[in-house]
Amino acid sequence: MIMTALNFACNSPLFCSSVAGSSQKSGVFKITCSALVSPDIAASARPWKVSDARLVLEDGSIWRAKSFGASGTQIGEVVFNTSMTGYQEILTDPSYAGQFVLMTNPHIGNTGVNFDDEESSQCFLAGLVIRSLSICTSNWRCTESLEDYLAKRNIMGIYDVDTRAITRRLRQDGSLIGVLSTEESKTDEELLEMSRTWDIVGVDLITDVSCKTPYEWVEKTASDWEFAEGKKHAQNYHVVAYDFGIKHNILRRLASYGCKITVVPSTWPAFETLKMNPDGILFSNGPGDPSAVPYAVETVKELIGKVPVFGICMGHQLLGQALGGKTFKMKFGHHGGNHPVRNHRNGQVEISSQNHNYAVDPMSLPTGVEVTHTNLNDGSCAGLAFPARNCMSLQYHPEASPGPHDSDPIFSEFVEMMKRNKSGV
Ligand SMILES: NC(=O)CC[C@H](N)C(=O)O
Repeated sequence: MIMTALNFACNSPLFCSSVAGSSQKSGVFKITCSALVSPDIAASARPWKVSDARLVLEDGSIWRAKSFGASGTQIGEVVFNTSMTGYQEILTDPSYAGQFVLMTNPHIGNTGVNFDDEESSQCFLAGLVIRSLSICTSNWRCTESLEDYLAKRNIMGIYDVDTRAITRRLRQDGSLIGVLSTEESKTDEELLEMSRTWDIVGVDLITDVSCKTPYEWVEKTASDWEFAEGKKHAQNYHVVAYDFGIKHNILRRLASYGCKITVVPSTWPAFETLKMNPDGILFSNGPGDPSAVPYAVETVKELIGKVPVFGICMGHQLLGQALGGKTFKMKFGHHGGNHPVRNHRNGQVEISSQNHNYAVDPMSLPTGVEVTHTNLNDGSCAGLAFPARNCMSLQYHPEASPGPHDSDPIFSEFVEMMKRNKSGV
């Protein structure tokens, strides 16, 4: 959810590394902050833990590390995320299925975790790679340490890794497959072989993260967190949301703008959706290669032109394909909370939250389809619209939680599109 001043203060690496430092050297921290420290100051022995894990990348590099959370051996694609805050939302974003997320912010774990900030009820990512694991948690909303949270969800984490060096390598060579292991019995060569025989391209990852049966979204945004002024949760519009790995905050933002939402599985037939008589359809974010899920593209094709459509991230990529365009894999993708995007409709630059490895090739789009947004870091396509058929989509996350919230008004544009369509204008 939205950051508070205290949350922000505690998420500041400067603030917390000095706090952690003083706790090690003297009793100062205990005296000033004892009320904020969770009882499970997890591993007080942690600073002296010896390396017990290896991350072996497909380029042959081996990174010695210290483990936390689950142990074992796990394979995935390594991506780096430049967000300063929001590690818990990242951990529970289903779009990270099959990936190790490496946080470039060096100090992680300081605010612990709480159940309100989850973007889904599970962690689907392959594992977490960080530089420094906070020695303690200090946030009023914290209910559990990051370490215990990951252990309970059977997710591997490693720390004391040179995350800056790995990030530079990923930027130079592109995303790499990696194998993370705490098992000493496995040789470096075996782990390297595993990394070189596994691939994430062409794999359908949405089936495993999607819901299995339709359900109504009932959670409202608590007034403390609401920032869509004057919205009364009137439920004026019925939206069917395709769950390709949907993040809860997309549903919360839609609800804030007056939508009643029915969430349906990724394989839900288009004719069943039309029987529900929706005012609009949302195609959600989701993990993996958008060209590996042709059945979902077919569903989008069958629905566009019949009901107003809004796509987010994977939903945008599926819409791009359904309109006749092509998607491609980017070198290392976009993962972070500070991507500048130009909104060509109003000329404004929005700071946005992004998480994707694939993109729509704008040159492949047919006449009539507009590129409405462009990522200013690399010029890639960040948004589409096909006004003649009431479709629009964004490659990034207008629901960003934690912020930025510059792109939130797109939800009201979707509502306006449904309103116009309903009144036959
Ligand atoms: N967040 C998302 O929906 C990710 C989209 C897609 N899986 C990609 O990596 O490009």
